[in-house]
Amino acid sequence: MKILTLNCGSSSVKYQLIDTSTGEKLAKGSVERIGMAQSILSISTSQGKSKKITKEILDHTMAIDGILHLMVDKELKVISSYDAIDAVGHRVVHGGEEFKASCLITNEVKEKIKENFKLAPLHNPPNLRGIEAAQRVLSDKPHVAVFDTAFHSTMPEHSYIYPIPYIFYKKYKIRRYGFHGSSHRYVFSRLKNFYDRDLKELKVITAHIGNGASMCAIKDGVSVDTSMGFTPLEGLVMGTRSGDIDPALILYIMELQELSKQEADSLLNKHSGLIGISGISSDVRDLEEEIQNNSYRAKLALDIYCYRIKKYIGAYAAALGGVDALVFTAGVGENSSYVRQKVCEGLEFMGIELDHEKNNEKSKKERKISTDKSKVDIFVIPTDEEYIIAIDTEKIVKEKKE
Ligand SMILES: Nc1ncnc2c1ncn2[C@@H]1O[C@H](COP(=O)(O)OP(=O)(O)O)[C@@H](O)[C@H]1O
Ligand SMILES: CC(=O)OP(=O)(O)O
Ligand SMILES: [Mg+2]
Repeated sequence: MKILTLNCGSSSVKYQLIDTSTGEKLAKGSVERIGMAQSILSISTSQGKSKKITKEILDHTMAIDGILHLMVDKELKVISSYDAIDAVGHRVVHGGEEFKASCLITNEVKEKIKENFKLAPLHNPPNLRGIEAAQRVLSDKPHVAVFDTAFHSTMPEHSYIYPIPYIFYKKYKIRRYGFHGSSHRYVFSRLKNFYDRDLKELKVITAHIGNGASMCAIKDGVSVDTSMGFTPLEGLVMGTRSGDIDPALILYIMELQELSKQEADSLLNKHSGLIGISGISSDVRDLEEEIQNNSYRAKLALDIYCYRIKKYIGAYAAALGGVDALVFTAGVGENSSYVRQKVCEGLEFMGIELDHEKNNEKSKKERKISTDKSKVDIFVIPTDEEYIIAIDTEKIVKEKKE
């Protein structure tokens, strides 16, 4: 099947066209700066062709129209007509408690995604806007929702209930949900390439460290804990998000600086984390460069960033009762040997031993980077959330046909 995957953000759409029979990515790209001057539409194809167009793209419908136009472009030759697309798979960040797995998008499903706007105000509204825009253009195709939260629906109560009055859970569904589920699920599934054993026998910690970052503890093949919570703000230090802090700080700072709710939200989500500490950048690449130039604040930012990841490894080792495998993924996890080394440093007592030569190897492949005698196997596994979206979409479309 040829599946179009869409990851719609507030001002961007990331997309791929995947042939699920071969796993080949026939085309991929993005639309950025939707609704702003000089929107950028880009595509690269499996045939090695690419195009970048700058033009006005006012909304998600225009963006998806633009993507489809490029796919039937005579020079790029991705597909000859829209008929070649069998279904569309959408990333939806918050599925709340209702969605424990991917599902076909009906009007009822859209209503539920809307109900979850209040749980994920930054993510769900653009996700739904993307679904409606795609349904307008590809009205005769099945559309499937794949939720970031679904993989974590297996967490036990003691992982997901907050220690605040229980009524807030019962009445308002305030609890920990966890995100990046498609990524944690994907990298865990790839361990099949490294073990002869059933993966359900393994205790695994996965670290998805990109712009947004989260960790997951996996036992018996399912998520038992994860570092993001009610929203994608909890847990690790991120590019622009604070992660875990004393909640009393928010009230204190709001009063101190007379901040509105919106300003406080923006402070924690957009101006904290690496950019907040360093004052330089949210991008790990920039900070690594500045460390070479002896920047104290860049070093401090990455020290705090890595220390938090290390603490979660310790916490999850305790939660799992041991660790067999530690997996690094996403932009930073896949590319920064500096971060991986800083995170693993000092964890030899737990049987975590990095092979420095392997860690420093520049490679885009999935690989083991621990020493042969390390008790815990350490891996770098490039993530592929789109692949999960595509296979779930195919499965649901096939089931519907039967
Ligand atoms: N070669 C690299 N070295 C260090 N960090 C990198 C490298 N390449 C990418 N990154 C980091 O990865 C981050 C983006 O990760 P990614 O998973 O693509 O994020 P998202 O999907 O959340 O936008 C960048 O902000 C950057 O810090
Ligand atoms: C849920 C989340 O944080 O997603 P992203 O990493 O794409 O921002
Ligand atoms: Mg991401």
